[in-house]
Order: sequence, then C-alpha cells, then structure tokens
Amino acid sequence: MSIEKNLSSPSVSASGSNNNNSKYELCKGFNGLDKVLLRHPRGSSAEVYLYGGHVTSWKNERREELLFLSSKATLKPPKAIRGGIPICFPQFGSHGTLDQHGFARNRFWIIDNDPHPFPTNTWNKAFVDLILKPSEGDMKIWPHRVALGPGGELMLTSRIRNTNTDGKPFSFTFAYHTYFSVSDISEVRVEGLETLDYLDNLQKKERFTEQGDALTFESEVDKIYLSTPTKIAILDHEKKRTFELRKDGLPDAVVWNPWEKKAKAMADFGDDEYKHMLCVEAAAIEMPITLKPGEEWKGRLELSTVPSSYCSGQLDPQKVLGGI
Ligand SMILES: O=P(O)(O)OC[C@H]1O[C@@H](O)[C@H](O)[C@@H](O)[C@@H]1O
Repeated sequence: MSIEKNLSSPSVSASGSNNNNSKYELCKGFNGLDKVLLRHPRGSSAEVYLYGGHVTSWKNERREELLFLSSKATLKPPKAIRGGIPICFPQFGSHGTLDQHGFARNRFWIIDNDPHPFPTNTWNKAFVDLILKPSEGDMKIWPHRVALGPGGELMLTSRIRNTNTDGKPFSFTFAYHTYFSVSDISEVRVEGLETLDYLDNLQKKERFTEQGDALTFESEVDKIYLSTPTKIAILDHEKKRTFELRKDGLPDAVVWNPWEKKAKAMADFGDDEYKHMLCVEAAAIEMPITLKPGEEWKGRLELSTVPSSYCSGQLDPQKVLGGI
C-alpha cells in the first residue's frame, strides 16, 4: 500500500488545540498508526507519527513535499520509518552500547496537552507537543515540540531533563536525522561545512579535514562534521530551491547518502531512491551531553527554504557585485 494513499484520505479521529489557536488533528496513518496533522493557515503542513515522534511529511504553501520518505518504508513497529525525520536518541549510530541510533525512533510517543512551559513563543505557529515517557521506570522525561511557522518553516525543539533522584548523571548523543528530498543528488551542493574536521564512518571513524569547496556528491558519503556553524545550506540547483538549516545545541552535522550499492542492500529503500535524497543531520555526537540530576538540555532545529539558489554566499548577486 502506498503511503500517499493514506495521506490523501486521513480519517480524523480527534483534534486538539493548544492556546494561541494552534490546532492539530489526530488521525490514522499507515498500518493504523496514529499521526498528527499540522496545518498552518498560510498553507504549509506537516505530519508527525506518534510512533517515533517522527515527522514524515513537510509541505510548503504550494503543497510541495520537502522531505524524502522511501516508497519502501514499512511504517510498522518495531522497525524505524525510513525517511522524514527520525530522532536518534539517546544514542547516535553505534556510538554506545544501545541499538543503532538509540530507541526514541522505535517508541510510541504521546501528545502532551499540558507541557512544561516551552521558552519558545507560539504566536502564529501551528504546533504539537509530544512526550516520550521512558519505560524503564526512571524519572527522565523527553518533551518534544514540532511547529510550523508563518513562512512555512519547520521547527523542532527537544528538551531532555534529568529528574533522577538517585544523584546519577545521564549522558546521551542525539541527531535529527533529516532526509531532504532533492531533485538529483549529483546536482546538489552543501555549504557551511567547508574546511571543517569530520569523522568518516566509511573509514573506521577516522578524522579528516574537509577541503575548501562546497560539498558535492558522486559516491557514498557517511561523515560526521564536528563543531559546525549554526547555519548550513543545501542547494538544489535543478529545483531552484535552497534548504536552510539553523540549529542550536547541536554542534555536529552528519551528511549521509547510501549511494547505489548500499541502497540495494536496504530492504526498506528503493534501489534508485538514493538519487533523490540527502540526509543532513543536526547532531551532538563527538562530545556526549551529560546532565546532572535537575539539569536540562535543549536542542533546536529550524528548517526553511528559499526559492532559488541565490541564498548561497557565493551566488548572492549583492555579494558578487560588492566584491568587484
Ligand atoms: O539504517 P539506519 O539505522 O536508519 O541508519 C542509516 C544511516 O544513518 C546515518 O546517520 C549514519 O551515519 C549511517 O551510518 C547509517 O547507515
């Protein structure tokens, strides 16, 4: 069954509202899983599965899909959903003793109708608050907000609070594993990661330094860029669209594309789909975050699009002229 089919005929089972008139709808998605629909009055929308607290769709005002979701995604627990924005927590990748990418993407989150006050403002936003309650019975809680802003921007905010009463610290790594939809991976450039150090997952996590040019893609890539700037741009020349990522509390950035051979080896990924996706993941990996009891961490990612490649520093006509 195609995912699109489910998206086109949502059966609304409940709706909710937070203050400021922000409304969301709770409906059934693929395999009867609960999902939340967010619609901004200006036309943008997003869908969030409670399974994984996982954003599976983000559309702009023209209803164009901006995230990649594999046509082979199973959307069936306990497997994580292939595409959208999985949350890797409390462990990124194999950097620890847990299963790959931790357990948050394989758990059922719940809607939090009475969230602990979020410091971010909610004016003119459509949003939903989710919470992951750990099953181990300890006292850590993980609230997560997904919001759409007036310009169609998608904002994710996660808070992690150590409410342990036994005095034990809590350490974790984290990533918003965003799969961007791109027209043709060979035509895409990533700016903002030039000259940075990275750990190459394809070379036993060895450390290298990136060259001075924007990243382009012609083979498998799986790198963790370290101490990156807060803004990264993905330029899709063919679509004349640039994605902008702004992040806070997430110093690292993973860039991943499985390319042909690995794509064929993944059961939940189409053989040619690597051509139409790129993961650029806002993350905290190299230096795990450690919280003492009572401490809270906040991570934030804002995704937006600019309708041409002119937001690139190199291509900005103002800057080019200014440089003459
Ligand atoms: O197949 P998974 O567990 O969703 O992981 C996909 C990829 O996720 C990326 O973040 C990792 O850097 C890759 O090494 C990994 O292959």
